[in-house]
Amino acid sequence: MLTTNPFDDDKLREECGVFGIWNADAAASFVALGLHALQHRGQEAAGISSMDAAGFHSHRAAGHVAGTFDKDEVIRALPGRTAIGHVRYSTTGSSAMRNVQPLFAELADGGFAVAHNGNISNAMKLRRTLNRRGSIFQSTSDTEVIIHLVATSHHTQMLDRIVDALNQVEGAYSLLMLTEAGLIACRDPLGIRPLVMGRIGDSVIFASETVALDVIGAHYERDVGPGEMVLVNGDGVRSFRPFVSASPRPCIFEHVYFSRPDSVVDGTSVYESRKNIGAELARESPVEADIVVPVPDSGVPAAIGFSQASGIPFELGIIRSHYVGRTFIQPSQEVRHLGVKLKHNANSALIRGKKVVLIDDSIVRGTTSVKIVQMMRDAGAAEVHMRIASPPTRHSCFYGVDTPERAKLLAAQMDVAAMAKYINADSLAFISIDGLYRALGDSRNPAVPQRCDACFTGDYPTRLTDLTDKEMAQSALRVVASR
Ligand SMILES: O=P(O)(O)OC[C@H]1O[C@H](OP(=O)(O)OP(=O)(O)O)[C@H](O)[C@@H]1O
Ligand SMILES: NC(=O)CC[C@H](N)C(=O)O
Ligand code: SF4
Ligand SMILES: [Mg+2]
Repeated sequence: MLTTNPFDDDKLREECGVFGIWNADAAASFVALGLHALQHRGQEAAGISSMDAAGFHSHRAAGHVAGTFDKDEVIRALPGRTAIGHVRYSTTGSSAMRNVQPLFAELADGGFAVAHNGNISNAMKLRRTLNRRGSIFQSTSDTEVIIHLVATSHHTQMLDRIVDALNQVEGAYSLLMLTEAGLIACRDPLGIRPLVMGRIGDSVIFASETVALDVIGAHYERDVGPGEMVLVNGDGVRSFRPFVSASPRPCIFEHVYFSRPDSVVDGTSVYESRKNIGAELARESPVEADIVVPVPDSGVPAAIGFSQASGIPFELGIIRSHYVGRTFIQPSQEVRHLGVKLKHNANSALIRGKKVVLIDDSIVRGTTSVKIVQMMRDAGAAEVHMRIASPPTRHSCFYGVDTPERAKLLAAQMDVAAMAKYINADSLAFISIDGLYRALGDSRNPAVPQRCDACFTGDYPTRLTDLTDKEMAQSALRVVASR
């Protein structure tokens, strides 16, 4: 089969990061630094495309940014004052080299390089139509659909062609596109995935997170707004709002887990958000304990908030090795189990005889919680309670985060009491969805939630055409089978 269906892929990877710069000496070296700061968003592969008077130059490779883009000869082969880059976790299409971004094509009006964070929820349907019309795909990535839609658009101007293409696409996209018309940044009408704009001197920068601006000493100017397209070229910076406007639905999970705590997402410090979530969790689900212990790394800020609100001392009861990647994103169940053991170790001298409240940001498959609770018991904890800084993850993401299919999500299989038993905790509680919004300074509007929270609520903000198609196919099969 040509296309990997994201909906029956049980690998839990993560998302992607994009970085682009206009008008800088050795633009590619800035992109390499920016991508390095976004490495947590995607560790499968990285790529940079640059543009100079001679044309487009690209280098893409599997693995981390350092290791590929730390070599002078690689950066020297990417000349030009403008460049875009990408770190990838695949959500549609395998991790094969042909799917590594930026994707590039020579279109009728010149080169076109694109870097995409997000996922197109009607990519397979569009692809089938494009295939029938004669498009020949080079990859199995959803992102390539955008290239073919731009290539086959009847409009004459590049911006119009891109708008025409994106009007046919549903789902999530924060895009950077390098074209002869200039550097173009665009965020889907709901602003599901983040995208910010910054400056350093006369250079304009776009990045998934503000941390990538910090790392090169650039200052944050503003978010690229939901549904906004920004064109940067020799004429300056121009902003367009070409899409039908909609109520924004930025991803709430960016605050819970994905973004780095030193980033500012949707105008809010992620560190502050996480501390507030921890404090709200302590108010909603208090527990009598001697120490608050974070599950490192991403549980740390929420645990600080929990400790401050409850008055229970914060202690580092689990030490993590920094030489192991995120378990959330390892490709097989065996590696994930091994990863958890390699990654965390109990600080036994501290834990022995204590009533411990563990704080983590989320439970996905439950792999981490099972191991960590057992680790606390083996270290002699008197009681082990677990508090989770997000509601139960009951639904899959179709917007650029590779969560497993529903059947593999622990919270989709059992209720909280059964989960507590499964992970062998003395008690388990999750923050409520309203509590999560409160911690972020909002009150959830159930009619039109202010954010995408679909993995907790099942309230998806767009159509999920490819999923619906699949369900239809399955139900047709069932009918055939029952005859
Ligand atoms: O229930 P599970 O399937 O185990 O997944 C959930 C865990 O995965 C993530 O951590 P991860 O170890 O990936 O990364 P982190 O170091 O950034 O917390 C998350 O923070 C939870 O701890
Ligand atoms: N996680 C992402 O944002 C992935 C982008 C794109 N859907 C891909 O699979 O390459
Ligand atoms: S489904 Fe969850 S992870 Fe995906 S965009 Fe929505 S809130 Fe974010
Ligand atoms: Mg974790």
